[in-house]
Amino acid sequence: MQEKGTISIHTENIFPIIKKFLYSDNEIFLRELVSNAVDATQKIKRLSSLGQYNGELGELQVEVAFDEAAKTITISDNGLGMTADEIKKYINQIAFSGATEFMEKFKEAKDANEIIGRFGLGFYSAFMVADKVEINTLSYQEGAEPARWTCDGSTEFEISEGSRTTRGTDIILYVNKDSEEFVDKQKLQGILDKYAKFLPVPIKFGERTDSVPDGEDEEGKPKYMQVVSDNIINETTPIWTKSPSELKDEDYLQFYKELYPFSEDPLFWIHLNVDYPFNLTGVLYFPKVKNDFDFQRNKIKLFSRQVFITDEVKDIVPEFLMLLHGVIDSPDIPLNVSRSFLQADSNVKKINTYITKKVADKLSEIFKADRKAYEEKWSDIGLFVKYGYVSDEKFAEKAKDFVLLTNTVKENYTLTEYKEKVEAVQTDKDGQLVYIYTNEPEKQDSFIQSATKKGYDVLVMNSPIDNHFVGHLEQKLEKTSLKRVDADVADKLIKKDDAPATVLTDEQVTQVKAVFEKAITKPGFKVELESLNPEELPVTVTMDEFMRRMKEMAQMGGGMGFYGNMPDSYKVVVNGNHKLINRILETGDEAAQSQLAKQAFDLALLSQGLLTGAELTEFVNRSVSLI
Ligand SMILES: Nc1ncnc2c1ncn2[C@@H]1O[C@H](COP(=O)(O)OP(=O)(O)OP(=O)(O)O)[C@@H](O)[C@H]1O
Repeated sequence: MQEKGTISIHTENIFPIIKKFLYSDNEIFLRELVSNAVDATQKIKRLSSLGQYNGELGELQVEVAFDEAAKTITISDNGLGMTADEIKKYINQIAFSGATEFMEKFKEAKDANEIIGRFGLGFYSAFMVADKVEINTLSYQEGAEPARWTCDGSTEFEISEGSRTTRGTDIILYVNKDSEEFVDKQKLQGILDKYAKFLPVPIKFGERTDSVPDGEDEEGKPKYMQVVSDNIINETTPIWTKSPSELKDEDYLQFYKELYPFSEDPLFWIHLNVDYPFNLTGVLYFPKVKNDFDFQRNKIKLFSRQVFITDEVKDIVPEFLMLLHGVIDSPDIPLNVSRSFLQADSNVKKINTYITKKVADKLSEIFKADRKAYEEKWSDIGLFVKYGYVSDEKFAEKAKDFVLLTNTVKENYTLTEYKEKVEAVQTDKDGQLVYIYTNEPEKQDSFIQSATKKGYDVLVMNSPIDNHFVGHLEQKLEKTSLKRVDADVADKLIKKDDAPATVLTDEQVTQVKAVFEKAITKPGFKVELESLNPEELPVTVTMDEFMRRMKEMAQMGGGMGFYGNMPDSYKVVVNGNHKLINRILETGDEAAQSQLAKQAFDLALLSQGLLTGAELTEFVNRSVSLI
């Protein structure tokens, strides 16, 4: 049997194109060939179970080997093999029906994945690294003759008699000069670890030597012996292929350790398992995260029938869950198409929705079953939940029942609970609820204390997402606004009718205001006299909530450029009812008045960490002279 022919591609020569355009990703040739080999073993198993093959199945296995001297890499399987006719059918008349279509499309393709899968070119990816490829195969069919196919990367191929005596296929790559790096143990091991670690059939790659205990020597010391065995690089039944009922917590934790050897134990996990309307299995872990937003991304691995595809799961996993870890395996995700196509794919959308729902259900379940455990995890999961709450409507709908608000004394409340807690005290004269929060409890301590003294509760909002979270709460909660604790003096944070009456006459107000305006020369500070509780500080420096938020948005590039360009402006609230004001009025001496005003102002700045440099020195000197 000897035959020559032309591979039916209607273009001159496709291989230079494959090589040129797919260069960056060329390691995937191994993924493609090993997957084909695995498929071949799965097919024979199936034929056997259907009674269409009655021979011995044997131990199904795939082997990857290399020969440094000959510069070859061989992928062998004991799958179903091919007859010469099948080679002609499956290999020569390349699976992609329209080579013309390919020629048009490859121009837009950005990476090898896109071309290879889309056009059924898996086998041909071999030519990314090889000058010549040989197939040596024997079909399972009774009376089949072994066949050999060779092709040197032109459109010419040759079929002759093969040499295999047992069922299966060897694919031999004669590696080209530019790709010799692949004929290397470390390199191949690395690629196999990446793509083939969880394939369903054992993949052998060379041998391994282990030291195993072998009794004791004459002196009673333990003896070891060297045992050589096949080096099987994969785990054929990773946990996501099993049923949750077969698994214990330890199994999930151990698998996590295997995937992320240097990470702390995860908080909890979700086992995904659906087969309708799409097929998806997987395990998602909630890692311990605090503030490292980007650092933890791209930790979810995407598989298709246990073949690793990518760790870029954007679009498949909702944005706010990108911080999760774990694996997703779905044959229904179109893995080899461009991003824009992926976004529009209806399966991808359904998968996205499903994952969101599963995560919300899990959180709700833990919350209901064990509130205490949930609260303990809140500092880690709060970030996800809030992120989801602000970015995903469907999730927010469920999360409204288990998103927690934490106050300065570390109590946690659900949204409903919190409303009930503060409603009586923190409703203003117009019936608007006012939630008070701090983003820097240390720095805003004096404000927090003043607010607490008035019976107000102060929430802590100091995670990176809280800026958005605060905005969203205001949108979602009825008749509720949020104010940062330093947005105003405590008496004015929540406008009530019972403001203390002023003890000063109009004339005195003008007089005191003039003293302060003269004493405070710092730009951007505007003096205002207010009648506050005599217990409150004589002077408080505040920044308006609205103004501050606009500036913060401008800083984050939120399009509030106008506010961003405005200088910082603060309000200097002078408490007209404080006894210091009496002293100022009683002192006729202008210098003494100015000194008192300055001192009170500096104290206000000091309590907010706004007093620095020369101003701080001046304050210290003045204080010394006063004592
Ligand atoms: N090791 C093998 N044993 C038996 N048949 C094989 C083997 N490798 C390839 N084939 C046959 O050649 C065909 C073409 O393989 P190729 O990898 O190009 O495309 P595919 O596997 O159909 O699609 P994909 O692009 O997803 O890999 C396969 O469908 C299969 O019938």
